[in-house]
Amino acid sequence: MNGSIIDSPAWQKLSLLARQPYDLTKPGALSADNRLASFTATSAGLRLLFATQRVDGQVLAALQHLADEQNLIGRLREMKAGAVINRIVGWPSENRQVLHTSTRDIFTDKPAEPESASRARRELNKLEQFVQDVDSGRLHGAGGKPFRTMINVGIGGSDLGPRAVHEALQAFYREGRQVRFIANVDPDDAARVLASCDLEETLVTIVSKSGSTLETLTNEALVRAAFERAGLDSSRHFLAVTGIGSPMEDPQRYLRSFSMFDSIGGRYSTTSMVGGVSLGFALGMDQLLAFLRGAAAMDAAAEEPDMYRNLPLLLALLGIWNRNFLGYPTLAILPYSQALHRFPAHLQQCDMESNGKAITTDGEPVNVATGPIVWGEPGTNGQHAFYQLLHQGTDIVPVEFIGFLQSQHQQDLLVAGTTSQQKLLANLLAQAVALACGRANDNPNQRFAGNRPSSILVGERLDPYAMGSLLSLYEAKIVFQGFVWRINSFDQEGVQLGKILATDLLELMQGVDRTVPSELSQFLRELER
Ligand SMILES: O=P(O)(O)OC[C@H]1O[C@](O)(CO)[C@@H](O)[C@@H]1O
Repeated sequence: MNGSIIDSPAWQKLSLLARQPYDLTKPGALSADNRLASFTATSAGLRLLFATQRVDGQVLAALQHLADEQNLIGRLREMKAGAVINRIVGWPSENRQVLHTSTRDIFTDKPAEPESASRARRELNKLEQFVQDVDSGRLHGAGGKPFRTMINVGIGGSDLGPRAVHEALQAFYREGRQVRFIANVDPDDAARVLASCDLEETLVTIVSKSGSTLETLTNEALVRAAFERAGLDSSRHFLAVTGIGSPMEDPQRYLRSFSMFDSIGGRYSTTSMVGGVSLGFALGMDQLLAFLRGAAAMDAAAEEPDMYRNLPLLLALLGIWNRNFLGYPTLAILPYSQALHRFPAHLQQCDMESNGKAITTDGEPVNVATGPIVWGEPGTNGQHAFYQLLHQGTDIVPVEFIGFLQSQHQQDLLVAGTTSQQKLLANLLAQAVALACGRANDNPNQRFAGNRPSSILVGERLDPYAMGSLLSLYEAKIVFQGFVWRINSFDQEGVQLGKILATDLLELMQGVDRTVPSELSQFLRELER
């Protein structure tokens, strides 16, 4: 793209409008002009209520103008069709396609990128066969027991997304199945999980796109050792999910292997075999397909040019308004759903590893703020922890609330006249209104300034379809924001330096003659003193 984003007419207009953002604290601000009813949009079973954002009709029109002017939909379509957009022009970079959407572009005869979609179908067919073999008992543990537990060993994108989705969908697990996760190289993580599993009935899925991640390989060795100690042949219990040509492509060591591809980034890989293997095992293929259908439905919505029909675009644009025009550096994602308790952690990686960038795709320094710091915890727990700062702290933190009308388990009770689910939703709404409108008081300590923006995402019930839709919503939101900021949202060079230094230090610890920065060796001596 030519020129700087800040010179674009829509950006200029938004800068002017930001001088006087909508005042949510004035009397009747939320109900004026039918605001609560008209500032909503729906896509793929999810609804966004955004009357509590500091926007008015003019700002929304300018945001839509920004999307059109920057051709965000056209660029998303190019991405889905296989354009090589993971690159920095003129510099060595990954130079890859970005095709995570093709992992669910499997319900149509005309996928956006047919080759990638047919690879996804092939892997799903392999998985279906595997799940059948486990269910029928054709595959069983080395000691003869049926498999009931799966341990997922991976880290970052090979852990966070799948773990968040598993936590979210445990209510839909098949009877007798459980999935556990080991990620940290802290040996206590593995010890705790291993102690809770009967290894004779346990499958272990090693997930690593590169097949060379230190934490994952270390944990693989640790878990294999536990199997050997128990007298079990680990190759009859271990599965691999890895990239083509990775060091883990070794059928001798694994019962079955599944592939992931260069064009799918780790943090966008939950709907590939990275999440698919454990989800298929725990939920069964029908529910896994429902999850993929939800993601596919939101992928389709993400191609709608009108932001009122395109939740990812709308959420992305509201985020741009808060980040770039109102100047807020962080974003809290607060699900009012205990099942989503790991979802903010997944979004932390997905968003911050994607958009924590300071150069454009042309290799030039950016001249606007890029990805916000993303964090969050479920409500209502968070209300009793950090909401004080949200309401009365010196920093303003935009919030994305997530809630559902029905509970997953439908086990609820009237206590003091209301159900728990009603209490949950009442709290969510109350927080959004309190943050927006604030409250005047003569006592300064009991004064709430208000004008603290939020959006509310609502679904009917958190089921596999809704989870797929939610996951895809955030993936596309992050991609749209990266397009606006003109950065490459698909590489992660920033995590390399720390890895290299840690590897150097480990060699030094083994007595290898290694030249490391002097600060590092001094630090090590200090630690060991
Ligand atoms: O799947 P792998 O190759 O083991 O990588 C795990 C994670 O490590 C990272 O490269 C960052 O360290 C992530 O991008 C990735 O999700």
